[in-house]
Amino acid sequence: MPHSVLIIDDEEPIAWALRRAFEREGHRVAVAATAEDGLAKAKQNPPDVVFLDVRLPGMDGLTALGELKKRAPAAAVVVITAHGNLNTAVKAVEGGAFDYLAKPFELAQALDAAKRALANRNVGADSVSEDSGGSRPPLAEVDASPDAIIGRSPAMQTVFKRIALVAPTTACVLVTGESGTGKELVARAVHANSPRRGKPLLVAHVAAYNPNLVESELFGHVRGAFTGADRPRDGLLKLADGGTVFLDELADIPLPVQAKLLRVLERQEVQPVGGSESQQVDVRIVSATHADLSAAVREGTFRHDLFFRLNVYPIHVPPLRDRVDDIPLLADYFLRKFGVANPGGALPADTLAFLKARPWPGNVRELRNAMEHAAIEARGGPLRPEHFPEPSTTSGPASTAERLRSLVTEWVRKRVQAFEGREPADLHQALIEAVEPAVLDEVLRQVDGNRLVAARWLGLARATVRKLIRKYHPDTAEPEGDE
Ligand SMILES: Nc1ncnc2c1ncn2[C@@H]1O[C@H](COP(=O)(O)OP(=O)(O)OP(=O)(O)O)[C@@H](O)[C@H]1O
Repeated sequence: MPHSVLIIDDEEPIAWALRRAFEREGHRVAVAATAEDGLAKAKQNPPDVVFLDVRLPGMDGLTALGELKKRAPAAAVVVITAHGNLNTAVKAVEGGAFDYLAKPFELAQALDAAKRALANRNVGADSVSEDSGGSRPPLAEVDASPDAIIGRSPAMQTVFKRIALVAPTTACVLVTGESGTGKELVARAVHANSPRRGKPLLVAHVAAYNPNLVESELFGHVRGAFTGADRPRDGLLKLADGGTVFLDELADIPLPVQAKLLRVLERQEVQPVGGSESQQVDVRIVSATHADLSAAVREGTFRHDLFFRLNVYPIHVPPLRDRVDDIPLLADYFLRKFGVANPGGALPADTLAFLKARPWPGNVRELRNAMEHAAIEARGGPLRPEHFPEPSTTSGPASTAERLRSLVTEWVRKRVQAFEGREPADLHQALIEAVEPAVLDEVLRQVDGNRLVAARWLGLARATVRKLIRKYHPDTAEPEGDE
């Protein structure tokens, strides 16, 4: 069915491409290069869908959004922007925009947005925004806050849009992404842009807690619940009543605690350790993980029912390598944050090229630390590539051993949890069987399958190597004469 589409954008090539795409789909299209002209056209001919650019000569797009909603209340508005930040996305959602597209976008994305908009007309901002708009207190200028999320790349625009859409609701959010990508900042932004912003946001760094005390940290305890509990104490979930709890490193939550957490989500009540009575709480949970939680669910170390409860609305924060265009902006931001006078204003072009080309395994956190390091080395002069530390590495011999040890510790903890209070059995044998194939296979690979040499490298008898190969690779043919 043909619909009427209004495009308000002063960038001719974009308006032209959109017009052509929608006309091909059989829709009626009107184009305006200013908000004022767009509003007049909307009044004359109320559109079904409007594509509205934010940056326009004269009245800006976000102001026009409010006017449009008055003049053509049934129209679904898709806001488009090239340099939006979180504030733009939040304002677009608050103003009742149906969707938010970051330039440059593919035409297919625009067509898809229009299709969804038409299907959802009169539904409101989006299916996730339960109670957006209305009489909410004004927002702080997000970029000026210490928790500003810097970035203009399309990848970050998607993050902003998702924060803006979910913030006004009470939905649980799961933030995923590598370490140092800014997951905690995203969690803070969800809270700061939600109606709960006047209430506490409490952070539970689960990995840092003593495993025996995680439960009491989250749920509190009654007097005498355990040795040393000489006074009753509220847990984080109670202390954050009315607000938000940020659960960092979700994958580290022990299984028995996961069961209790599920109850909080299902019944909105907490039961302190050692207590028999439950207390009502109203908390929103935003959690984060850099681990593959679906794999943890498959392995049985994370409850699938809890995973689905917490993952109502996922936000993935991309690694810095997928948004290198944000590096100059971030570098500049950190220098200003550290109060470093940057002689000559912008960073030298060769330094910027160097920063964009080198790896950042520790993501934004590593960039932040590197900027601080370089500013000290440059001693007030321009920052040059030689002032920056080497990229962080986890492949040195010492750190590999350290990583292995900590992985083994994690492995043992999870195995023990999987026994859910029963006495674990055969842990040593299970560990050997988990690692032995890796040792065997890599040595065999390096010696081109020569079992005699492999036995020497491994410090094992040849017959033992043969036995191990049979055990882990029962389908491998025995080489001739190897009996
Ligand atoms: N887009 C960004 N803009 C400004 N600062 C950022 C951004 N992303 C990350 N940072 C900064 O980088 C550091 C790491 O961010 P954060 O702690 O949010 O990462 P994380 O993903 O939660 O890390 P981890 O998984 O290790 O806990 C913080 O100092 C944060 O302020």
